[in-house]
Amino acid sequence: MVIAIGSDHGGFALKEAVKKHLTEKGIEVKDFGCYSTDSVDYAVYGAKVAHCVADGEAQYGVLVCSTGIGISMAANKVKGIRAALCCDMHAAEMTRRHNNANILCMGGLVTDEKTGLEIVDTFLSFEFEGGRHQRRIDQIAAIENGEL
Ligand SMILES: O=C(CO)[C@H](O)[C@H](O)COP(=O)(O)O
Repeated sequence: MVIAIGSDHGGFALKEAVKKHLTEKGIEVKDFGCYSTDSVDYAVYGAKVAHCVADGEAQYGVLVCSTGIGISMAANKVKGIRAALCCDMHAAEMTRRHNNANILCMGGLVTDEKTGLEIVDTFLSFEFEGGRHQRRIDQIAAIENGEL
């Protein structure tokens, strides 16, 4: 499994913790930055990770900004991306089971490291259930294609 990760300055610390955690579990991580707490723009990093996932170069992505909001908005502009902002393990489980989310977003000023790593592990532990949920995913894709 390959996981693409990225953050702005507000998510840098949690993104680094996620990188260490996943690497220690033997998961390959592609880190698209940022690489310090110097101020940067979250849309740039959201786009890098989203394109990597959309192109199939990573199975999932993890993105972090201060709130998780802006970077999820940016990632969701890329076709094929379903980026979900999760603040707890229940949301992380449900967005995999029902939404087939392919990018997990978190807020570095919202979610502490311990909780953030639990959210990541939960997100990676659940599979999409398909069925009626596939119809709804297809409707999201139809919006992207201007059909709905
Ligand atoms: O959470 C974010 C976007 O949703 C950003 O991390 C936040 O807006 C950055 O703000 P600042 O430049 O004041 O650190």
